[in-house]
Amino acid sequence: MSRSPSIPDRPHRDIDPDLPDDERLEALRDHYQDLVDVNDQLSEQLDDADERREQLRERVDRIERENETLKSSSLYIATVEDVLENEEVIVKQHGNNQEVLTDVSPRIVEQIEPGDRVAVNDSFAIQTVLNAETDARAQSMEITERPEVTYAEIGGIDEQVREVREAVEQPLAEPELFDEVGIEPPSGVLLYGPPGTGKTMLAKAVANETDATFIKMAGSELVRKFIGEGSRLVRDLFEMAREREPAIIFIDEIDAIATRRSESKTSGDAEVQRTMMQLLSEMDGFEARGEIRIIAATNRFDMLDRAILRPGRFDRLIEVPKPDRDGREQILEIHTRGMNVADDVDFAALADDTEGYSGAEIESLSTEAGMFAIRNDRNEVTHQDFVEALEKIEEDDSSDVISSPGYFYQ
Ligand SMILES: Nc1ncnc2c1ncn2[C@@H]1O[C@H](COP(=O)(O)OP(=O)(O)OP(=O)(O)O)[C@@H](O)[C@H]1O
Repeated sequence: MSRSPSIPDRPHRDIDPDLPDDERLEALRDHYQDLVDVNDQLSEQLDDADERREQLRERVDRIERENETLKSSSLYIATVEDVLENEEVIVKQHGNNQEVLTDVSPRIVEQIEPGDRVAVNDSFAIQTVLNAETDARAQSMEITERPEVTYAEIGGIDEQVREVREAVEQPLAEPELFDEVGIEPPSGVLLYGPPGTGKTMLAKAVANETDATFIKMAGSELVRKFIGEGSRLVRDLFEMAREREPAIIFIDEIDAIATRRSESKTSGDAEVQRTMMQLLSEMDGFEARGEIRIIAATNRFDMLDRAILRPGRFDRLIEVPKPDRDGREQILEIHTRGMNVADDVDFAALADDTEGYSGAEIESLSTEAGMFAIRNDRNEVTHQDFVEALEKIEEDDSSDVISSPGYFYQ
């Protein structure tokens, strides 16, 4: 089959009208034969063209099917670190921060620059450059394949660790226990308490222990400006979890979408309400003994809409308080494990002096003490460094009460 057949010229024959009849008849016969030949050639070309059209149609169908498969398989989000020559690109995957060198098609290479966010497939080939909207959605979630935090790094809240393990870890690790006894595990777990007490750490440690993907979204991210965006993000969140189960969904600042309804109903309130309804309907829709567990956290328990605490929703409440004296000592020890601490450091005394401190504040205290050692040209942190760090923090706090992290909860 010729791909670009040339169209035969139209036969032309000048027939002299003065020719004798028999010669003119002969010439006309020849002309007729030329026309028949051209007609045959054209029919043949038409058949070839039909055949080619059929082949092209099949190819289009195949490409369309491939395209659909590509679109339906899940893609990962990555950031372009560097664009090299030979159409090679270094990307860093979100969540696990893995850096990879990958090829990219010439069609896409012209569109990308370092810093752009892209969607990559299982073999890290860049599929698309994300536009601003998809980008915002992807960025609002933090996804970690298996967080590194372990229970051993959490101090002073042993009882809460035990309760979380029972309510979240056990249904994931030993679902048959619940089957045998014939009870449903809690649907959702709500951790409440002051900021910086280890709520996020707890959720991450469960994901680590159960080898689950940790998917975090802040409630404030769900309160979007545009109608429908919040509920769409909630749908995305659960979809992401279904794609990666076992998974722990962690919604921080749940109060942002689940505050008690105010008297005045503005359109903004209605939108927040819709987002919360979407969350509740997603929770109703999943299997309590399944592979997805949901944990939420809040510093503003008093403000919560009680509707979210009904059975089948966030029906296990765990208070995570500030650590007591022994807890503070434990946390101090945890956060100084990797530090070069002098023998004179008296953790028990420091625990006495840090009444009211959260775990996060104790962590800052340790870092601050380390800074004092560096300032004094030492590589060992002494008790005096901790004392000076404490004084500095107290001074900073008294001049900045409103922004102190514990403000709302006190
Ligand atoms: N109980 C704890 N044991 C050890 N470290 C802690 C503890 N609580 C907090 N920290 C330290 O403080 C940091 C912040 O804690 P985390 O994010 O878990 O607090 P949170 O309760 O989720 O706070 P927020 O309500 O502000 O989100 C942790 O990364 C950890 O270093």
